[in-house]
Amino acid sequence: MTGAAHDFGFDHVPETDQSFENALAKARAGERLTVDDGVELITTGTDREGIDAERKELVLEAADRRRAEMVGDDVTFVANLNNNVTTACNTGCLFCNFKNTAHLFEADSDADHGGFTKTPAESRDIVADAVEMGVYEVTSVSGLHPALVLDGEHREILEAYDNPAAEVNYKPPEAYDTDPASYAEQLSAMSVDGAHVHSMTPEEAHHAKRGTDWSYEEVYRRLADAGLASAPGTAAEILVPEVREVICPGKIGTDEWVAGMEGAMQAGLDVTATIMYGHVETEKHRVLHLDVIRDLQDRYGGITEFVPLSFIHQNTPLYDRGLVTGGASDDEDELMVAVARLYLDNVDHIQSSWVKFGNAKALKLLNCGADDLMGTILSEEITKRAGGGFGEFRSFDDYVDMITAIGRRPVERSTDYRTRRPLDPDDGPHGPTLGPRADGTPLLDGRRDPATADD
Ligand SMILES: C[S@@+](CC[C@H](N)C(=O)[O-])C[C@H]1O[C@@H](n2cnc3c(N)ncnc32)[C@H](O)[C@@H]1O
Ligand SMILES: Nc1c(NC[C@H](O)[C@H](O)[C@H](O)CO)[nH]c(=O)[nH]c1=O
Ligand SMILES: N[C@@H](Cc1ccc(O)cc1)C(=O)O
Ligand code: SF4
Repeated sequence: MTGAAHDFGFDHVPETDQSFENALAKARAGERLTVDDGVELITTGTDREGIDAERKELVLEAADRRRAEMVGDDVTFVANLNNNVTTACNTGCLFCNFKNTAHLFEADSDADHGGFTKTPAESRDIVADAVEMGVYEVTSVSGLHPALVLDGEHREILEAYDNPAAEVNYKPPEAYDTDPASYAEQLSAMSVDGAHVHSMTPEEAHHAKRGTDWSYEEVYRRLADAGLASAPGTAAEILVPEVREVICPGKIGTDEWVAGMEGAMQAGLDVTATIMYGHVETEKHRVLHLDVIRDLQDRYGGITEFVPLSFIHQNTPLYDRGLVTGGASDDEDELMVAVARLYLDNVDHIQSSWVKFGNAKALKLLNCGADDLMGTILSEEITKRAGGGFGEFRSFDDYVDMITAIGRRPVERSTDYRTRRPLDPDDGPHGPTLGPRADGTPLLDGRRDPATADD
């Protein structure tokens, strides 16, 4: 178990008929693992209490070797920014401190909530500045603002309900201080100057189809037409119902999350997949989650990377209410990454998220099965608001220094990993070259100073 402070009476507990040795032998031989195999590896054996240090090293070693066989020694990263549109959200997930209750954003509220809503024009300016600096991708994940709709047709459908606020979580933009407009308008604004827009989690897609009978495929097709290029597989958390009931009872269920991802892939989009672990779940839940992802990838093949997101606990309701005492330990983070690499034999890339782990651990995880070191992001709100303290930006020179320090080759990648550019450590200073306006100038080097720019 992790920092869980209670016995939640879960059905899924880490007990198996498999042995650690058998599971390790299968992992080393590259055989497909069962859930029981995964549980043995991630617990370093259910025959012993706690983590066994020697066995852990064997699991990490097997994962590191598998990583080298599958994708080689390069470490990739992307020149990106985060541009989240709004923090207004009534879903109430207990692990999240990104959101603010939506009524605080209403025009007649004078509450000081510290959150934000951006208009499409503001989003466009933020992304345009970053593209001008050489950024390739914008990652955008947002709260489920009641005024946000897919497009004009969606707004008409929602407005035709007798009581849209109660029936379909819709309130008109006039009710709010700032109008977020529609997803289509936001995506179109963010695709400015050829930026790759990575946005619309299955939870957001669900919000973008509420009150209609549209399929996820149809929704993602409309979003793609508006400028969406790929979708983040967050909102996954732990894809096991008994855990979702505790940490995010207001969120879509496991089957709906899978349906959302399928719809995105049917619409021709690449997606990522994530796990948010280290709270109330057991090791068995983590492996069951990996099984859902592997099965989805077997059927559709569009998952470009898997991102283990270690729970940041400090400012969250789960911690405040005493449901957890902390997040995952270092051992648990290492084993999560390693078992993800070994279990997901059909997903090429495992991301080590420096914003969740910090530099030292993020680098260590590149020797435990991970091969990607996220992106430059420029700003960050989810982890920061939850109490994480690892900063909001890494420059290309930071990346080159860190990756060469562990004896690996730094490679700038596109979001889909299909385009890559190795960086020569001896030929600095380094900057992005893949973005539509990138020419190798270091990021934030003042090619265009956002503070003084007037257009
Ligand atoms: C904040 S939501 C925004 C997008 C959208 N509202 C949704 O839920 O899909 C994006 C993801 O951030 C992650 N997240 C939120 N709070 C976190 C925390 N305290 N620690 C780690 N990850 C967190 C969760 O995995 C969540 O699905
Ligand atoms: N933006 C954050 C990421 N991932 C960033 C990448 O943009 C993305 O995964 C990729 O480019 C798609 O292939 N990961 C985090 O943990 N936190 C972020 O804020
Ligand atoms: N922004 C998310 C993480 C994320 C976004 C996009 C991805 O494809 C993967 C992960 C967070 O910080 O929690
Ligand atoms: S995780 Fe997403 S849906 Fe849940 S409260 Fe936070 S912003 Fe809202």
